[in-house]
Amino acid sequence: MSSQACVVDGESGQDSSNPVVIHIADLKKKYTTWSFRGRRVVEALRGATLQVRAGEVFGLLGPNGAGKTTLIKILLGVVRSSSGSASLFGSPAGSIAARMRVGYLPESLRVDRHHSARSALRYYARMSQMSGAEIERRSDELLELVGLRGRDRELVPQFSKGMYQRLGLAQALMHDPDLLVLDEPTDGLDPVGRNEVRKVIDRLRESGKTIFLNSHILQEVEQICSRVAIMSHGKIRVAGRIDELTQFDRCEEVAFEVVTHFAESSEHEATAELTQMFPAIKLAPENDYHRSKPNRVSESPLRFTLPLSSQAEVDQVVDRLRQQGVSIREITRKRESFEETFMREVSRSEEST
Ligand SMILES: Nc1ncnc2c1ncn2[C@@H]1O[C@H](COP(=O)(O)OP(=O)(O)OP(=O)(O)O)[C@@H](O)[C@H]1O
Repeated sequence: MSSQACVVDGESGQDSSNPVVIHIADLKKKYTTWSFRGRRVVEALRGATLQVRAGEVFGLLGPNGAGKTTLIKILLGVVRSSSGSASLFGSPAGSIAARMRVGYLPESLRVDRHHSARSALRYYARMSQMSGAEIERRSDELLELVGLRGRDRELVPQFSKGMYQRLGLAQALMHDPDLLVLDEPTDGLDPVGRNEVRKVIDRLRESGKTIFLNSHILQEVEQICSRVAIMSHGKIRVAGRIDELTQFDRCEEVAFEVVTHFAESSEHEATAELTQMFPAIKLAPENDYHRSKPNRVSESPLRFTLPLSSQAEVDQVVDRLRQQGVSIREITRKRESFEETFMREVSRSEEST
């Protein structure tokens, strides 16, 4: 099974019983810039398609210039698309109905130096026309949620980056949005700060919010997100759960550890026999007599890998080994790391553009 087959529509791995929150179809955006060299058109989005459902923590990943920020700006109604469609909760992205249900944490939130956490929240809340009593009640709730309750009167210049980011999360949540869009929420934080932000995101997920985040940090996304999309050159290349993307069932390489009982065979003979059975075999260096001296003791295991593309092929190999009286000690499917998946998809998209 190819990774493309399971994931390019951006709907794989979803719980389809949950309502669609973000719907993006064939979204395109061209920027036109002018310089002394004349007019230049940049295709930031070239037909991005994606769907995110309620309750997901969705991670958008991609190299610099992939189009992630443009996509987020279109979702927030800050930038207009050139063609295609983008909607939130069924309303066009940028409409008042859509905006009221979204909270946004920008990559570099700026809070004036004279603010404390509490006064900053009051300031942001006034923009959403909440009453004074409502603002105080909501501030208490959110300061508790983000772990700033006891430090709400300190001025923000005394805040660590992690505290600052948690204050940013609180301001994004002030009007109790159903969807939170977070731009690089843990960028520049130390491990403690990251962990604190991650905990808040976990609490938000548990409370049923949908979270859409954009990040460069693969490890972070792996830990936080229920689904991810890899974007490159203005398109969503793959989307799905990480275990789908890392091709668990594709079994590209399967490692075997076996003990052969070929009559009185030396290691040399045993490996020659296996090589004859499976010409594509890759012997472990310690068993490869071209590379190392044979050290066979009849019961010592031999290790090798085979390129196999389905469970049926694995089964066939097992059957053939068993027919030859080979005892199978261990079979391990090689699973791609998420980083390898990311690099593969990005380089594949580079080849095709
Ligand atoms: N306002 C703009 N005018 C012209 N070109 C733009 C504008 N904004 C973005 N671009 C170009 O569009 C492409 C996509 O940019 P975008 O910022 O959306 O990517 P990104 O994935 O967010 O990148 P990064 O991770 O570096 O922030 C890039 O080639 C960028 O130079």
